[in-house]
Amino acid sequence: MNHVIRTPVLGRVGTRRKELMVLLLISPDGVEEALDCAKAAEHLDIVDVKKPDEGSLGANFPWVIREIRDAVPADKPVSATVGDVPYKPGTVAQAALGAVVSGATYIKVGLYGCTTPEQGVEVMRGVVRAVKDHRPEALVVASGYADAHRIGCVNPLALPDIAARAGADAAMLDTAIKDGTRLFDHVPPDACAEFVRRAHASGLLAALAGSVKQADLGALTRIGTDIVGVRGAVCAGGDRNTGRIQPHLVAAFRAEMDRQAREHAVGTPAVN
Ligand SMILES: O=C[C@H](O)COP(=O)(O)O
Repeated sequence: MNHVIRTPVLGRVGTRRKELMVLLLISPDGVEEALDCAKAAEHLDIVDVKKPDEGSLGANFPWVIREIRDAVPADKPVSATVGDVPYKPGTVAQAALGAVVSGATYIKVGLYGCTTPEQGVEVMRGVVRAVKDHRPEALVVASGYADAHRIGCVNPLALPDIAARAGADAAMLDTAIKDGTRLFDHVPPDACAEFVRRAHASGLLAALAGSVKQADLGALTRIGTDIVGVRGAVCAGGDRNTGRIQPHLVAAFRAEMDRQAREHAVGTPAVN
């Protein structure tokens, strides 16, 4: 199984066998919260720029991405969401180029308006070309929604295949509707494990998010998730909308991730 290692020199991640590290991606909603992330920089791996009031993967302004890139330590990759996108490959490719030009090196696309895998592949192929023509080392993340059945978009378990066929680097799940329901309410741990298995079988990173709580970290670690994305769990009061990201909650979340990784390592036979 592939697990992620940090490669801070490159400012991105790669994969290597036998490592047991899960990367923590935190999503601030603007420059002020990104500065709070910077205070907790030692505890997180990726700063993910989004605009939550424009949707689960709402896109922020190019100048906000640039300001956040300038505000967080240089060894922390900045991710940017391109939005909960429609099935409009040209529009989305152009938006993705905007994100990478603005300094993001993870480009996340929420395939909200895609109802078939073929539509998802078409959108993601445009994104991959737009991003990699400009910055070949940038990572492209194809994101689906664990609660796809509520919004009528492509099945979550189709994401690894969509990402692989499009030449993307990672497959991700988040929740579209932030109403307190969580990733595992919609895609139970065994189905998430299948998602991760499919992603790894295609050489992709597997990222999981969706109102993830500390209590979910044991399962997320056991199934081999490479990246865990959170916002609500590290905001004051656990509220992703009214609460702000708290550096001490980021530290506590990371501590639990590390504890789970250690426990999992103890329970996993050594591989030579
Ligand atoms: O990419 C990660 C998302 O921002 C997760 O947000 P959430 O934990 O509030 O669902």
